[in-house]
Amino acid sequence: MQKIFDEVNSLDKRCYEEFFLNEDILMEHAASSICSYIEDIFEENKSVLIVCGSGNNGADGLALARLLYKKFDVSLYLASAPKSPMAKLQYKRVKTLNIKEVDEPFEADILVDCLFGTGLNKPLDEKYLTLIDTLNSYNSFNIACDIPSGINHFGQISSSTFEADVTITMGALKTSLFSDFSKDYVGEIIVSNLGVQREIYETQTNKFLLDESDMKLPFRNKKNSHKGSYGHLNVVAGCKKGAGIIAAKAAFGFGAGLVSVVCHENLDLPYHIMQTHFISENCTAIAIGMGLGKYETDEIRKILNKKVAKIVDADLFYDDLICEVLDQEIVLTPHPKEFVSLLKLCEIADISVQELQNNRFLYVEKFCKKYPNVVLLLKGANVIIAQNEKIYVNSFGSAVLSKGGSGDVLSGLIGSLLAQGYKPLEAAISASLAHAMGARNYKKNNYSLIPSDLVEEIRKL
Ligand SMILES: NC(=O)C1=CN([C@@H]2O[C@H](COP(=O)(O)OP(=O)(O)OC[C@H]3O[C@@H](n4cnc5c(N)ncnc54)[C@H](OP(=O)(O)O)[C@@H]3O)[C@@H](O)[C@H]2O)[C@@H](O)CC1
Ligand SMILES: Nc1ncnc2c1ncn2[C@@H]1O[C@H](COP(=O)(O)OP(=O)(O)O)[C@@H](O)[C@H]1O
Ligand SMILES: [K+]
Repeated sequence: MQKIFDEVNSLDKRCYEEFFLNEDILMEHAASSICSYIEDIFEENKSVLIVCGSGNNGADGLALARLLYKKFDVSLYLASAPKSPMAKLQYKRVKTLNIKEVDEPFEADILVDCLFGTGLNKPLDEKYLTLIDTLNSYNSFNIACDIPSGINHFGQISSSTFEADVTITMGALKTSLFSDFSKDYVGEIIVSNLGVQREIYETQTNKFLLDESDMKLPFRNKKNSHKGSYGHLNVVAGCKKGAGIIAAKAAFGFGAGLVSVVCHENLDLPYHIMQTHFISENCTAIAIGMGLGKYETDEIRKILNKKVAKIVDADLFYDDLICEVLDQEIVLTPHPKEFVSLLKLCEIADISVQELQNNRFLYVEKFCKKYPNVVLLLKGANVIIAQNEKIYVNSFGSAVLSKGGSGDVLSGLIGSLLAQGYKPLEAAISASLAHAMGARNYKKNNYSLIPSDLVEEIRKL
Protein backbone atom coordinates (compact mmCIF):
# COMPACT_ATOMS: atom_id res chain seq x y z
CA MET A 1 0.00 0.00 0.00
CA GLN A 2 1.02 3.60 -0.53
CA LYS A 3 0.80 6.51 1.88
CA ILE A 4 -1.70 9.32 1.32
CA PHE A 5 -1.36 12.77 2.91
CA ASP A 6 -3.94 15.46 3.63
CA GLU A 7 -1.31 18.10 2.94
CA VAL A 8 2.29 18.11 1.74
CA ASN A 9 3.44 21.61 2.69
CA SER A 10 4.90 20.24 5.92
CA LEU A 11 6.72 17.55 3.90
CA ASP A 12 8.20 20.20 1.58
CA LYS A 13 9.23 22.20 4.64
CA ARG A 14 10.96 19.17 6.08
CA CYS A 15 12.98 18.87 2.84
CA TYR A 16 14.22 22.43 3.27
CA GLU A 17 15.00 22.08 6.97
CA GLU A 18 16.28 18.51 7.31
CA PHE A 19 17.84 17.84 3.90
CA PHE A 20 18.91 21.40 3.01
CA LEU A 21 17.05 21.22 -0.27
CA ASN A 22 15.31 24.38 -1.41
CA GLU A 23 12.19 25.24 -3.37
CA ASP A 24 14.20 25.57 -6.56
CA ILE A 25 15.58 22.02 -6.25
CA LEU A 26 12.17 20.58 -5.47
CA MET A 27 10.60 22.38 -8.39
CA GLU A 28 13.33 21.25 -10.77
CA HIS A 29 12.55 17.65 -9.80
CA ALA A 30 8.82 18.27 -10.21
CA ALA A 31 9.29 19.70 -13.70
CA SER A 32 11.82 17.10 -14.78
CA SER A 33 9.48 14.26 -13.77
CA ILE A 34 6.84 15.61 -16.17
CA CYS A 35 9.55 16.15 -18.77
CA SER A 36 10.73 12.51 -18.43
CA TYR A 37 7.16 11.26 -18.73
CA ILE A 38 6.67 13.20 -21.97
CA GLU A 39 10.07 12.09 -23.32
CA ASP A 40 9.26 8.45 -22.54
CA ILE A 41 5.83 8.40 -24.13
CA PHE A 42 5.97 10.83 -27.05
CA GLU A 43 8.14 11.27 -30.11
CA GLU A 44 10.34 14.34 -30.42
CA ASN A 45 8.90 17.51 -31.95
CA LYS A 46 5.33 16.81 -30.84
CA SER A 47 3.54 20.03 -29.94
CA VAL A 48 3.20 20.74 -26.20
CA LEU A 49 1.00 23.50 -24.80
CA ILE A 50 1.74 24.38 -21.17
CA VAL A 51 -0.95 26.46 -19.49
CA CYS A 52 0.34 28.33 -16.46
CA GLY A 53 -1.23 30.13 -13.53
CA SER A 54 0.40 32.73 -11.31
CA GLY A 55 1.65 30.53 -8.45
CA ASN A 56 4.12 27.70 -8.07
CA ASN A 57 1.98 25.29 -10.07
CA GLY A 58 2.50 27.73 -12.94
CA ALA A 59 6.18 27.91 -12.00
CA ASP A 60 6.43 24.12 -12.44
CA GLY A 61 5.03 24.65 -15.94
CA LEU A 62 7.54 27.36 -16.75
CA ALA A 63 10.40 25.11 -15.61
CA LEU A 64 8.95 22.28 -17.72
CA ALA A 65 8.89 24.52 -20.80
CA ARG A 66 12.61 25.21 -20.35
CA LEU A 67 13.36 21.49 -20.01
CA LEU A 68 11.36 20.47 -23.08
CA TYR A 69 12.44 23.37 -25.27
CA LYS A 70 14.13 22.36 -28.54
CA LYS A 71 13.31 18.67 -28.20
CA PHE A 72 9.55 19.39 -28.41
CA ASP A 73 7.54 22.13 -30.06
CA VAL A 74 6.73 24.00 -26.82
CA SER A 75 4.21 26.81 -26.40
CA LEU A 76 3.40 28.62 -23.18
CA TYR A 77 0.02 30.12 -22.41
CA LEU A 78 0.16 32.32 -19.32
CA ALA A 79 -3.39 32.60 -18.01
CA SER A 80 -2.16 35.17 -15.50
CA ALA A 81 1.14 36.92 -14.88
CA PRO A 82 3.71 35.09 -12.72
CA LYS A 83 3.19 36.24 -9.13
CA SER A 84 4.96 33.97 -6.66
CA PRO A 85 8.73 34.51 -6.29
CA MET A 86 9.46 31.11 -7.90
CA ALA A 87 7.09 31.82 -10.79
CA LYS A 88 8.89 35.13 -11.39
CA LEU A 89 12.28 33.41 -11.27
CA GLN A 90 11.20 30.61 -13.62
CA TYR A 91 9.76 33.19 -16.01
CA LYS A 92 13.07 35.09 -16.00
CA ARG A 93 14.79 31.83 -16.96
CA VAL A 94 12.25 31.13 -19.69
CA LYS A 95 12.76 34.61 -21.10
CA THR A 96 16.45 33.91 -21.74
CA LEU A 97 15.36 31.26 -24.24
CA ASN A 98 13.21 31.80 -27.26
CA ILE A 99 10.20 29.82 -26.04
CA LYS A 100 6.94 30.63 -27.82
CA GLU A 101 4.28 32.43 -25.76
CA VAL A 102 0.79 32.33 -27.22
CA ASP A 103 -2.11 34.74 -26.61
CA GLU A 104 -4.76 32.02 -26.88
CA PRO A 105 -4.72 28.33 -26.00
CA PHE A 106 -4.87 25.87 -28.90
CA GLU A 107 -5.14 22.12 -29.45
CA ALA A 108 -1.61 20.73 -29.17
CA ASP A 109 -0.61 17.04 -29.12
CA ILE A 110 0.13 17.31 -25.41
CA LEU A 111 -1.54 19.69 -23.00
CA VAL A 112 -0.06 20.32 -19.55
CA ASP A 113 -2.30 21.91 -16.94
CA CYS A 114 -0.24 24.07 -14.56
CA LEU A 115 -3.00 26.53 -13.66
CA PHE A 116 -3.66 25.67 -10.02
CA GLY A 117 -2.24 23.05 -7.72
CA THR A 118 -2.44 22.83 -3.96
CA GLY A 119 -2.87 26.62 -3.76
CA LEU A 120 -6.40 26.78 -5.18
CA ASN A 121 -7.99 28.91 -2.47
CA LYS A 122 -11.29 30.24 -3.80
CA PRO A 123 -13.98 29.37 -6.35
CA LEU A 124 -12.88 29.80 -9.94
CA ASP A 125 -14.26 32.84 -11.71
CA GLU A 126 -15.78 32.88 -15.19
CA LYS A 127 -12.43 33.50 -16.89
CA TYR A 128 -10.89 30.30 -15.53
CA LEU A 129 -14.04 28.21 -15.90
CA THR A 130 -14.20 29.14 -19.59
CA LEU A 131 -10.49 28.47 -20.02
CA ILE A 132 -10.80 25.00 -18.46
CA ASP A 133 -13.85 24.23 -20.64
CA THR A 134 -11.81 25.23 -23.69
CA LEU A 135 -8.88 23.02 -22.62
CA ASN A 136 -11.23 20.09 -22.02
CA SER A 137 -12.74 20.50 -25.49
CA TYR A 138 -9.39 19.66 -27.14
CA ASN A 139 -8.32 16.20 -28.18
CA SER A 140 -4.87 16.59 -26.68
CA PHE A 141 -3.22 14.13 -24.31
CA ASN A 142 -3.88 15.84 -20.99
CA ILE A 143 -1.32 15.94 -18.20
CA ALA A 144 -2.19 17.58 -14.88
CA CYS A 145 0.69 18.99 -12.89
CA ASP A 146 0.23 17.95 -9.26
CA ILE A 147 -3.61 18.11 -9.24
CA PRO A 148 -6.10 18.71 -12.07
CA SER A 149 -7.03 22.39 -11.86
CA GLY A 150 -10.43 22.83 -10.27
CA ILE A 151 -10.02 20.19 -7.54
CA ASN A 152 -9.61 21.81 -4.12
CA HIS A 153 -7.95 20.66 -0.92
CA PHE A 154 -11.00 18.58 0.07
CA GLY A 155 -11.32 16.86 -3.28
CA GLN A 156 -14.33 18.95 -4.21
CA ILE A 157 -14.54 19.89 -7.88
CA SER A 158 -15.41 23.10 -9.71
CA SER A 159 -18.16 23.19 -12.31
CA SER A 160 -15.28 23.09 -14.78
CA THR A 161 -12.34 20.92 -13.79
CA PHE A 162 -9.43 19.81 -15.92
CA GLU A 163 -9.89 16.27 -17.24
CA ALA A 164 -6.47 14.66 -17.07
CA ASP A 165 -5.33 11.47 -18.74
CA VAL A 166 -2.52 11.40 -16.24
CA THR A 167 -1.82 13.37 -13.08
CA ILE A 168 1.81 13.67 -12.10
CA THR A 169 1.61 14.56 -8.45
CA MET A 170 4.51 16.04 -6.55
CA GLY A 171 6.22 14.23 -3.68
CA ALA A 172 3.34 12.12 -2.37
CA LEU A 173 -0.27 11.11 -2.94
CA LYS A 174 -2.80 13.64 -1.68
CA THR A 175 -6.19 12.85 -0.13
CA SER A 176 -7.91 15.25 -2.52
CA LEU A 177 -7.04 12.96 -5.45
CA PHE A 178 -9.22 10.22 -3.92
CA SER A 179 -12.58 11.85 -3.36
CA ASP A 180 -15.31 10.20 -5.43
CA PHE A 181 -15.61 13.42 -7.48
CA SER A 182 -11.91 13.40 -8.39
CA LYS A 183 -12.15 9.98 -10.00
CA ASP A 184 -13.50 11.42 -13.25
CA TYR A 185 -10.63 13.93 -13.51
CA VAL A 186 -7.34 12.51 -12.25
CA GLY A 187 -6.72 9.76 -14.81
CA GLU A 188 -3.68 7.63 -13.99
CA ILE A 189 -1.82 8.97 -10.96
CA ILE A 190 1.98 9.02 -10.91
CA VAL A 191 4.04 10.31 -7.98
CA SER A 192 7.15 12.35 -8.71
CA ASN A 193 10.19 12.38 -6.44
CA LEU A 194 11.25 15.85 -5.28
CA GLY A 195 14.96 15.42 -4.63
CA VAL A 196 14.88 12.51 -2.23
CA GLN A 197 13.23 9.12 -2.68
CA ARG A 198 9.57 9.01 -1.79
CA GLU A 199 10.11 6.89 1.30
CA ILE A 200 12.35 9.62 2.68
CA TYR A 201 10.07 12.51 1.65
CA GLU A 202 7.07 10.83 3.26
CA THR A 203 6.46 10.88 7.02
CA GLN A 204 3.76 9.29 9.20
CA THR A 205 0.18 9.20 7.98
CA ASN A 206 -3.12 7.54 8.83
CA LYS A 207 -4.26 7.09 5.22
CA PHE A 208 -3.18 4.47 2.71
CA LEU A 209 -3.96 3.64 -0.90
CA LEU A 210 -4.44 -0.08 -1.36
CA ASP A 211 -2.43 -1.93 -4.01
CA GLU A 212 -3.38 -5.18 -5.69
CA SER A 213 -0.78 -6.94 -3.53
CA ASP A 214 -2.82 -6.04 -0.43
CA MET A 215 -5.47 -8.53 -1.58
CA LYS A 216 -4.99 -11.76 0.37
CA LEU A 217 -7.03 -14.46 -1.35
CA PRO A 218 -8.17 -17.40 0.81
CA PHE A 219 -5.73 -19.96 -0.61
CA ARG A 220 -5.73 -23.22 1.29
CA ASN A 221 -2.38 -24.24 2.70
CA LYS A 222 -3.33 -27.28 4.73
CA LYS A 223 -3.61 -30.66 3.05
CA ASN A 224 -5.36 -32.29 5.97
CA SER A 225 -8.57 -30.26 5.91
CA HIS A 226 -12.31 -30.66 5.60
CA LYS A 227 -15.21 -28.29 4.91
CA GLY A 228 -15.42 -27.36 8.57
CA SER A 229 -11.87 -26.02 8.37
CA TYR A 230 -13.14 -23.14 6.21
CA GLY A 231 -16.00 -21.95 8.33
CA HIS A 232 -19.76 -21.78 8.06
CA LEU A 233 -21.32 -18.49 6.95
CA ASN A 234 -24.96 -17.79 7.75
CA VAL A 235 -26.55 -15.24 5.42
CA VAL A 236 -29.74 -13.84 6.89
CA ALA A 237 -32.28 -13.31 4.09
CA GLY A 238 -35.32 -11.07 4.41
CA CYS A 239 -38.10 -9.70 2.21
CA LYS A 240 -35.90 -9.26 -0.84
CA LYS A 241 -34.57 -12.79 -0.74
CA GLY A 242 -32.48 -12.34 -3.87
CA ALA A 243 -30.03 -10.15 -1.98
CA GLY A 244 -29.26 -12.94 0.50
CA ILE A 245 -29.01 -15.53 -2.24
CA ILE A 246 -26.56 -13.39 -4.25
CA ALA A 247 -24.45 -12.91 -1.10
CA ALA A 248 -24.55 -16.64 -0.33
CA LYS A 249 -23.41 -17.59 -3.85
CA ALA A 250 -20.58 -15.05 -3.70
CA ALA A 251 -19.53 -16.38 -0.30
CA PHE A 252 -19.46 -20.00 -1.42
CA GLY A 253 -17.33 -19.16 -4.45
CA PHE A 254 -14.91 -17.25 -2.23
CA GLY A 255 -13.90 -20.16 -0.06
CA ALA A 256 -16.32 -20.54 2.85
CA GLY A 257 -16.59 -24.27 3.62
CA LEU A 258 -20.34 -24.08 4.26
CA VAL A 259 -22.89 -21.42 3.47
CA SER A 260 -26.46 -21.39 4.74
CA VAL A 261 -29.20 -18.91 4.07
CA VAL A 262 -31.27 -18.20 7.15
CA CYS A 263 -34.90 -17.66 6.17
CA HIS A 264 -38.30 -18.62 7.53
CA GLU A 265 -39.75 -19.18 4.07
CA ASN A 266 -38.57 -22.06 1.94
CA LEU A 267 -36.16 -20.90 -0.75
CA ASP A 268 -35.13 -22.30 -4.07
CA LEU A 269 -31.37 -22.43 -3.53
CA PRO A 270 -28.55 -23.98 -5.53
CA TYR A 271 -27.83 -27.48 -4.17
CA HIS A 272 -24.52 -26.54 -2.59
CA ILE A 273 -26.10 -23.82 -0.45
CA MET A 274 -28.11 -24.91 2.57
CA GLN A 275 -31.16 -23.40 4.12
CA THR A 276 -31.83 -23.04 7.83
CA HIS A 277 -34.59 -21.32 9.76
CA PHE A 278 -32.35 -20.22 12.62
CA ILE A 279 -28.65 -19.42 13.02
CA SER A 280 -26.64 -22.64 12.77
CA GLU A 281 -24.89 -24.04 15.83
CA ASN A 282 -21.52 -24.19 14.10
CA CYS A 283 -21.85 -20.81 12.36
CA THR A 284 -18.54 -18.91 12.27
CA ALA A 285 -19.81 -15.68 10.70
CA ILE A 286 -23.07 -13.91 9.92
CA ALA A 287 -23.95 -11.61 7.02
CA ILE A 288 -27.09 -9.62 7.70
CA GLY A 289 -29.01 -6.60 6.44
CA MET A 290 -29.09 -7.14 2.68
CA GLY A 291 -32.71 -7.11 1.47
CA LEU A 292 -33.91 -7.53 5.05
CA GLY A 293 -37.01 -5.34 4.68
CA LYS A 294 -39.54 -5.79 7.53
CA TYR A 295 -38.38 -7.97 10.40
CA GLU A 296 -38.95 -9.00 13.96
CA THR A 297 -36.68 -6.65 15.98
CA ASP A 298 -36.05 -9.05 18.84
CA GLU A 299 -35.00 -11.83 16.51
CA ILE A 300 -32.55 -9.54 14.71
CA ARG A 301 -31.26 -8.20 18.05
CA LYS A 302 -30.55 -11.76 19.15
CA ILE A 303 -28.68 -12.48 15.93
CA LEU A 304 -26.67 -9.25 16.23
CA ASN A 305 -25.64 -10.23 19.74
CA LYS A 306 -24.32 -13.67 18.76
CA LYS A 307 -20.65 -13.96 19.57
CA VAL A 308 -19.47 -14.55 16.02
CA ALA A 309 -17.97 -12.30 13.37
CA LYS A 310 -20.52 -10.20 11.49
CA ILE A 311 -20.93 -8.09 8.41
CA VAL A 312 -23.93 -5.76 8.56
CA ASP A 313 -25.34 -4.05 5.50
CA ALA A 314 -28.24 -2.11 3.97
CA ASP A 315 -31.59 -1.93 5.78
CA LEU A 316 -30.12 -2.15 9.26
CA PHE A 317 -28.53 1.29 8.79
CA TYR A 318 -32.01 2.78 9.06
CA ASP A 319 -32.80 1.13 12.43
CA ASP A 320 -31.40 2.39 15.72
CA LEU A 321 -30.94 -1.24 16.68
CA ILE A 322 -27.59 -0.89 14.95
CA CYS A 323 -26.39 1.56 17.61
CA GLU A 324 -26.62 -1.20 20.22
CA VAL A 325 -23.85 -3.23 18.61
CA LEU A 326 -21.30 -0.61 17.63
CA ASP A 327 -18.97 -1.58 20.44
CA GLN A 328 -18.41 -4.87 18.60
CA GLU A 329 -15.68 -5.45 16.01
CA ILE A 330 -18.25 -5.79 13.25
CA VAL A 331 -17.93 -4.84 9.59
CA LEU A 332 -20.43 -2.24 8.34
CA THR A 333 -20.78 -1.65 4.60
CA PRO A 334 -23.04 1.36 4.02
CA HIS A 335 -23.40 3.24 0.75
CA PRO A 336 -23.49 7.04 1.15
CA LYS A 337 -27.25 7.29 1.78
CA GLU A 338 -27.08 4.53 4.38
CA PHE A 339 -24.05 6.14 6.03
CA VAL A 340 -25.90 9.46 6.30
CA SER A 341 -28.68 7.62 8.15
CA LEU A 342 -26.15 5.84 10.37
CA LEU A 343 -24.44 9.14 11.23
CA LYS A 344 -27.81 10.55 12.26
CA LEU A 345 -28.79 7.50 14.33
CA CYS A 346 -25.42 7.70 16.11
CA GLU A 347 -25.89 11.43 16.70
CA ILE A 348 -22.64 12.22 14.94
CA ALA A 349 -24.07 14.43 12.19
CA ASP A 350 -27.35 15.27 10.49
CA ILE A 351 -26.17 15.90 6.95
CA SER A 352 -27.17 15.43 3.32
CA VAL A 353 -25.63 12.88 0.99
CA GLN A 354 -24.03 15.80 -0.89
CA GLU A 355 -22.36 17.06 2.30
CA LEU A 356 -21.09 13.53 2.99
CA GLN A 357 -19.72 13.16 -0.52
CA ASN A 358 -18.02 16.55 -0.17
CA ASN A 359 -16.22 15.35 2.96
CA ARG A 360 -16.15 11.54 2.92
CA PHE A 361 -12.87 11.20 4.79
CA LEU A 362 -13.92 13.69 7.47
CA TYR A 363 -17.13 11.81 8.35
CA VAL A 364 -15.43 8.43 8.25
CA GLU A 365 -12.89 9.81 10.72
CA LYS A 366 -15.62 11.17 12.99
CA PHE A 367 -17.45 7.83 12.97
CA CYS A 368 -14.35 5.76 13.65
CA LYS A 369 -13.29 8.05 16.46
CA LYS A 370 -16.60 7.36 18.21
CA TYR A 371 -16.64 3.63 17.37
CA PRO A 372 -13.00 2.50 17.19
CA ASN A 373 -13.84 -1.23 17.14
CA VAL A 374 -16.06 -1.10 14.07
CA VAL A 375 -14.63 -1.73 10.61
CA LEU A 376 -16.41 0.75 8.36
CA LEU A 377 -16.48 0.28 4.60
CA LEU A 378 -18.02 3.33 2.94
CA LYS A 379 -19.01 2.40 -0.60
CA GLY A 380 -18.40 4.69 -3.51
CA ALA A 381 -16.28 5.20 -6.60
CA ASN A 382 -13.30 5.17 -4.24
CA VAL A 383 -14.18 2.82 -1.40
CA ILE A 384 -12.97 3.91 2.04
CA ILE A 385 -12.25 1.21 4.61
CA ALA A 386 -11.45 2.35 8.12
CA GLN A 387 -10.96 1.13 11.64
CA ASN A 388 -9.99 3.35 14.56
CA GLU A 389 -7.43 5.82 13.18
CA LYS A 390 -6.38 3.93 10.07
CA ILE A 391 -8.01 4.62 6.71
CA TYR A 392 -7.52 2.64 3.50
CA VAL A 393 -8.72 3.57 0.01
CA ASN A 394 -9.63 1.08 -2.70
CA SER A 395 -9.59 2.99 -5.98
CA PHE A 396 -9.74 -0.08 -8.27
CA GLY A 397 -13.53 -0.24 -8.63
CA SER A 398 -15.33 1.12 -11.65
CA ALA A 399 -18.76 2.02 -13.00
CA VAL A 400 -19.13 -1.64 -14.07
CA LEU A 401 -20.20 -2.14 -10.45
CA SER A 402 -22.93 0.53 -10.42
CA LYS A 403 -25.70 -2.07 -10.35
CA GLY A 404 -28.21 -3.44 -7.89
CA GLY A 405 -26.68 -6.57 -6.40
CA SER A 406 -23.03 -5.49 -6.49
CA GLY A 407 -23.18 -4.61 -2.81
CA ASP A 408 -24.77 -7.97 -1.99
CA VAL A 409 -21.83 -9.72 -3.66
CA LEU A 410 -19.47 -7.65 -1.53
CA SER A 411 -21.32 -8.58 1.68
CA GLY A 412 -21.03 -12.24 0.74
CA LEU A 413 -17.30 -11.93 0.06
CA ILE A 414 -16.65 -10.23 3.38
CA GLY A 415 -18.83 -12.77 5.19
CA SER A 416 -16.96 -15.59 3.51
CA LEU A 417 -13.57 -14.33 4.68
CA LEU A 418 -14.90 -13.68 8.19
CA ALA A 419 -16.20 -17.25 8.29
CA GLN A 420 -12.76 -18.47 7.26
CA GLY A 421 -11.15 -16.67 10.18
CA TYR A 422 -9.89 -13.42 8.65
CA LYS A 423 -9.76 -10.48 11.05
CA PRO A 424 -12.57 -8.03 10.25
CA LEU A 425 -10.29 -5.33 8.80
CA GLU A 426 -8.38 -7.86 6.66
CA ALA A 427 -11.64 -9.38 5.47
CA ALA A 428 -13.03 -5.99 4.43
CA ILE A 429 -9.82 -5.02 2.61
CA SER A 430 -9.29 -8.29 0.74
CA ALA A 431 -12.96 -8.71 -0.15
CA SER A 432 -13.24 -5.14 -1.40
CA LEU A 433 -10.14 -5.58 -3.57
CA ALA A 434 -11.40 -8.91 -4.95
CA HIS A 435 -14.75 -7.26 -5.70
CA ALA A 436 -13.05 -4.51 -7.70
CA MET A 437 -10.59 -6.87 -9.43
CA GLY A 438 -13.42 -9.18 -10.45
CA ALA A 439 -15.21 -6.23 -12.03
CA ARG A 440 -11.97 -5.14 -13.72
CA ASN A 441 -11.57 -8.58 -15.28
CA TYR A 442 -15.06 -8.53 -16.80
CA LYS A 443 -14.14 -7.63 -20.36
CA LYS A 444 -17.38 -7.71 -22.35
CA ASN A 445 -18.26 -4.03 -21.87
CA ASN A 446 -18.81 -1.76 -18.89
CA TYR A 447 -22.59 -1.95 -18.57
CA SER A 448 -23.84 -5.51 -18.81
CA LEU A 449 -22.35 -7.19 -15.73
CA ILE A 450 -24.79 -9.04 -13.51
CA PRO A 451 -23.99 -10.38 -10.03
CA SER A 452 -23.38 -13.92 -11.29
CA ASP A 453 -20.80 -12.58 -13.80
CA LEU A 454 -19.08 -10.78 -10.98
CA VAL A 455 -19.02 -13.91 -8.83
CA GLU A 456 -17.63 -15.86 -11.82
CA GLU A 457 -14.81 -13.34 -12.31
CA ILE A 458 -13.99 -13.34 -8.59
CA ARG A 459 -13.83 -17.14 -8.64
CA LYS A 460 -11.16 -16.90 -11.36
CA LEU A 461 -8.86 -14.47 -9.46
N1 LIG B 1 6.30 24.15 -2.24
C1 LIG B 1 7.22 23.70 -3.08
O1 LIG B 1 8.38 23.79 -2.84
C2 LIG B 1 6.81 23.04 -4.29
C3 LIG B 1 5.62 23.35 -4.93
N2 LIG B 1 5.29 22.78 -6.09
C4 LIG B 1 4.17 23.23 -6.88
O2 LIG B 1 3.57 24.37 -6.33
C5 LIG B 1 2.17 24.19 -6.26
C6 LIG B 1 1.61 25.04 -5.18
O3 LIG B 1 1.94 26.35 -5.49
P1 LIG B 1 1.23 27.58 -4.80
O4 LIG B 1 1.19 27.34 -3.35
O5 LIG B 1 1.93 28.77 -5.26
O6 LIG B 1 -0.23 27.49 -5.35
P2 LIG B 1 -0.84 27.32 -6.83
O7 LIG B 1 -1.49 26.03 -6.89
O8 LIG B 1 0.12 27.67 -7.87
O9 LIG B 1 -1.98 28.43 -6.79
C7 LIG B 1 -1.76 29.65 -6.16
C8 LIG B 1 -1.90 30.78 -7.15
O10 LIG B 1 -3.15 30.68 -7.79
C9 LIG B 1 -3.95 31.79 -7.44
N3 LIG B 1 -5.29 31.31 -7.20
C10 LIG B 1 -5.69 30.38 -6.32
N4 LIG B 1 -6.99 30.12 -6.45
C11 LIG B 1 -7.43 30.90 -7.45
C12 LIG B 1 -8.69 31.09 -8.06
N5 LIG B 1 -9.77 30.41 -7.68
N6 LIG B 1 -8.79 31.98 -9.04
C13 LIG B 1 -7.72 32.67 -9.43
N7 LIG B 1 -6.50 32.54 -8.90
C14 LIG B 1 -6.36 31.68 -7.92
C15 LIG B 1 -3.33 32.42 -6.24
O11 LIG B 1 -3.61 33.76 -6.28
P3 LIG B 1 -3.75 34.64 -4.93
O12 LIG B 1 -4.55 33.86 -3.95
O13 LIG B 1 -2.36 34.85 -4.49
O14 LIG B 1 -4.44 35.86 -5.40
C16 LIG B 1 -1.85 32.09 -6.44
O15 LIG B 1 -1.25 33.03 -7.30
C17 LIG B 1 1.99 22.73 -6.08
O16 LIG B 1 0.69 22.32 -6.46
C18 LIG B 1 3.07 22.19 -6.97
O17 LIG B 1 2.64 22.16 -8.31
C19 LIG B 1 6.18 21.79 -6.69
O18 LIG B 1 6.99 22.47 -7.57
C20 LIG B 1 7.02 21.08 -5.68
C21 LIG B 1 7.74 22.03 -4.83
N1 LIG C 1 -18.64 3.90 -10.14
C1 LIG C 1 -18.21 2.99 -9.26
N2 LIG C 1 -16.89 2.82 -9.07
C2 LIG C 1 -16.45 1.91 -8.17
N3 LIG C 1 -17.25 1.10 -7.44
C3 LIG C 1 -18.56 1.25 -7.58
C4 LIG C 1 -19.11 2.17 -8.49
N4 LIG C 1 -20.47 2.07 -8.43
C5 LIG C 1 -20.75 1.13 -7.51
N5 LIG C 1 -19.61 0.62 -6.99
C6 LIG C 1 -19.50 -0.41 -5.95
O1 LIG C 1 -20.58 -1.34 -6.11
C7 LIG C 1 -21.18 -1.65 -4.85
C8 LIG C 1 -22.63 -1.19 -4.84
O2 LIG C 1 -23.23 -1.50 -3.63
P1 LIG C 1 -24.73 -1.10 -3.24
O3 LIG C 1 -25.02 0.28 -3.70
O4 LIG C 1 -24.90 -1.42 -1.82
O5 LIG C 1 -25.56 -2.11 -4.16
P2 LIG C 1 -26.69 -3.18 -3.80
O6 LIG C 1 -27.19 -2.88 -2.43
O7 LIG C 1 -27.76 -2.99 -4.84
O8 LIG C 1 -26.07 -4.52 -3.92
C9 LIG C 1 -20.32 -0.95 -3.80
O9 LIG C 1 -19.32 -1.83 -3.35
C10 LIG C 1 -19.69 0.21 -4.58
O10 LIG C 1 -18.51 0.66 -4.01
K1 LIG D 1 -2.71 21.70 -12.14
